[in-house]
Amino acid sequence: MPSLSFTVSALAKVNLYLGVYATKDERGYHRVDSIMAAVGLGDTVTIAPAKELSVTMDPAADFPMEQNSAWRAAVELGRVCGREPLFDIHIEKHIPIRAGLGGPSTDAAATLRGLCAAWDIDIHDERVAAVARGIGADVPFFLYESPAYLSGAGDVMEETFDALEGMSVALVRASSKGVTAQEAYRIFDANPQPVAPIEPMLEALRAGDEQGVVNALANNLAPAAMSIAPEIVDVLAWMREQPGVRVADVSGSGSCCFALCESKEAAQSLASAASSERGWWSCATQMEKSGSNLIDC
Ligand SMILES: C[C@@](CO)(OP(=O)(O)O)[C@H](O)COP(=O)(O)OP(=O)(O)OC[C@H]1O[C@@H](n2ccc(N)nc2=O)[C@H](O)[C@@H]1O
Ligand SMILES: Nc1ncnc2c1ncn2[C@@H]1O[C@H](COP(=O)(O)OP(=O)(O)O)[C@@H](O)[C@H]1O
Repeated sequence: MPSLSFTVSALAKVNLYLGVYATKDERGYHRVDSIMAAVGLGDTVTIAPAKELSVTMDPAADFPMEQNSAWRAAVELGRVCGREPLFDIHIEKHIPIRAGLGGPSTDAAATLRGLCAAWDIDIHDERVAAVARGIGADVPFFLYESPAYLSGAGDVMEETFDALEGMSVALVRASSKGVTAQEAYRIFDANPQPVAPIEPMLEALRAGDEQGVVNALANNLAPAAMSIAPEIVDVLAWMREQPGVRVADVSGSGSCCFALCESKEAAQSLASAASSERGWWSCATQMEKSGSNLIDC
């Protein structure tokens, strides 16, 4: 039995740029250019040696643990590395689901990070990247620095950027049901949307130009998310009117929306007004340098 326990922070993401194409790969996954940024809201994943593999969540999951992204990541990494994943994996959930914030993906990435530490495997080993991609399109992002540009199905690392750390962000989510990525892509197929040029966002990030990032924010999956969860339209209109908001959009497939704010105070007042005046889930946070980090071992 391995001897060490690991605690890993599993942060959420927002999509600063999402460009979905109608073309698909052999798995049926859309070609996607995605620029994601990690934010401070996160789950905590604790990995402790055990006689057999188990995954628990707090609050408890309403689905079998074998379907948990963390379980799938542990089993698959064990398989490709010839190891038995004998661990209790416990996830303290804070990231809302069906929100476009990458909750299941970051939990899987944090599990991979913890197991790599336990088994002394380089997190950037090709086998780990392949496992990550097999668990979900967003999982690879959480193994690298943030922000990052990924191509392919949104799972092939192209470039990371040294920018935006500490930038204030407010998250607001109205829907209790939310939107799954699968539903959003299905609606997109029925009515594909044009892709915004990616170069302005890449240039802004390379230059560390915050206003350029604000100007280049884009997401052509947002109309699909809005048709599934129409309350997003109301949330976005409200957010864009709030003081100190530089820009607001849907994160990925939604239903969570995010605002890039002028200050920490602006993000905090937006989040408290969203909850107190509108009864919406909200969170004031900031951009972080990486989506998953070992915090204790
Ligand atoms: C839309 C995005 C934007 O970052 O995520 P969310 O906003 O939902 O978090 C991603 O493309 C989602 O990533 P992720 O949620 O990891 O996707 P997966 O679990 O691999 O796939 C869920 C479903 O989405 C569809 N899918 C996903 C990625 C892609 N490039 N094309 C697709 O068509 C597939 O139908 C798949 O069955
Ligand atoms: N670790 C996990 N945390 C939350 N949900 C998970 C996890 N693993 C698997 N799931 C499943 O993923 C579903 C949410 O998927 P999805 O809508 O794609 O995520 P999101 O939009 O929040 O990134 C949940 O309803 C649940 O069934």
